[in-house]
Amino acid sequence: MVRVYLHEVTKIFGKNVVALDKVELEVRSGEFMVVMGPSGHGKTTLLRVVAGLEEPTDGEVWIGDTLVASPRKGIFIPPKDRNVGMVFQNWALYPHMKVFDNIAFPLRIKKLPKSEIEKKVREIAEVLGIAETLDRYPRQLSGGQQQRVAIARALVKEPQVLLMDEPFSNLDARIRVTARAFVKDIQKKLGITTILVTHDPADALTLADRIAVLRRGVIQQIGLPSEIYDKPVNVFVANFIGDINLFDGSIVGKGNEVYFDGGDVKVQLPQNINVQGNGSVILGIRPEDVVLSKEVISNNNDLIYVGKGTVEISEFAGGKFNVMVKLQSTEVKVVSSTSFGLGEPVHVYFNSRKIKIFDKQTEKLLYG
Ligand SMILES: Nc1ncnc2c1ncn2[C@@H]1O[C@H](COP(=O)(O)OP(=O)(O)OP(=O)(O)O)[C@@H](O)[C@H]1O
Repeated sequence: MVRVYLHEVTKIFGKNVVALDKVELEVRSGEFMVVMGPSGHGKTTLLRVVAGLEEPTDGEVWIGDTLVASPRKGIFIPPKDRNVGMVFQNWALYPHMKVFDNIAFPLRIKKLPKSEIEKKVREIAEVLGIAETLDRYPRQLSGGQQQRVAIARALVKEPQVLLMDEPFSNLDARIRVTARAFVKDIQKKLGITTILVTHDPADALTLADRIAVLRRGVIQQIGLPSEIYDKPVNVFVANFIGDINLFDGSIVGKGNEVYFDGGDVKVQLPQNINVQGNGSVILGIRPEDVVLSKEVISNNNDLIYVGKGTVEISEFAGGKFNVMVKLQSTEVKVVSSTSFGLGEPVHVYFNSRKIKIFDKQTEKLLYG
């Protein structure tokens, strides 16, 4: 297997649409890298640059030890010579071809002997559990099966790198869970270096060895799923990877008495935080890190008291409850393991180990 390395890759469309801005990304050999970001922020462009479907404006793209694109050095290796398999967002199956012929297509282009094509197609169809569909047309398959055909077609030529563009977006929520598990399993079984792009945090958190977060063509953070979730470098990443309560306020006090003061939400902080400018910050706390209690909790050092609120909404969400608590004029989202009645008064606590403080101006993580 090979590593994929993008070195300061920039892609500008037309005069000034900067789709990728000095992207520095190393995908290790055999790694499952998930690149996530909102729609239109450069994810597809990044994949197309690796596949060779798009030429970068600047920078270098390496696949293994081969420099496959470098405008400065006048190097551009076309897609067919890159040994890369790609699964497109809409799967792009040929509707008039049976499954067998869809999968065989890349091998026919390579002009492999008929017997070899037959063998390879049957082998990969077996691995992906679609051997019994080879005689059917794509329209005669379920969404999940169609996706497997698209993956089989990408894998049949034994590429060194697998690229997947939002491969689950055409599947309904229930099938998506199975499809994710399947993709992860295949990737690990084959040990193929993989880049998958998605706007769905659930894809990223469940599939990735590491996640890269892209915003307006700029990589914000690269890290383990747990790092991205627990130690997001800025408000954008924190917000994008999962639900989070964000409160505007400032840091007040000093020594052992440092507080975040956000008006309705005032909490003592475990340590002094170095804030620039006028001390304006944003406090972030994920809903599962807020604790509600009917009684005062006095025996837990990790919990910081925030105040007394009232339950506004409490929804059962299968094994947990999504609760909204009103703290004077502020609302706090909570994921709770117990249910609360509407209008019920509750004491609100934050888990001090999970509090994040961001600089208001730069939105960068200061503490957390
Ligand atoms: N061929 C093109 N010509 C001009 N602009 C383009 C072209 N392809 C992409 N862009 C622009 O580049 C930016 C990044 O697009 P890209 O498709 O990479 O985003 P994305 O994150 O994959 O979005 P989505 O999730 O909607 O597919 C967008 O502003 C888009 O309009």
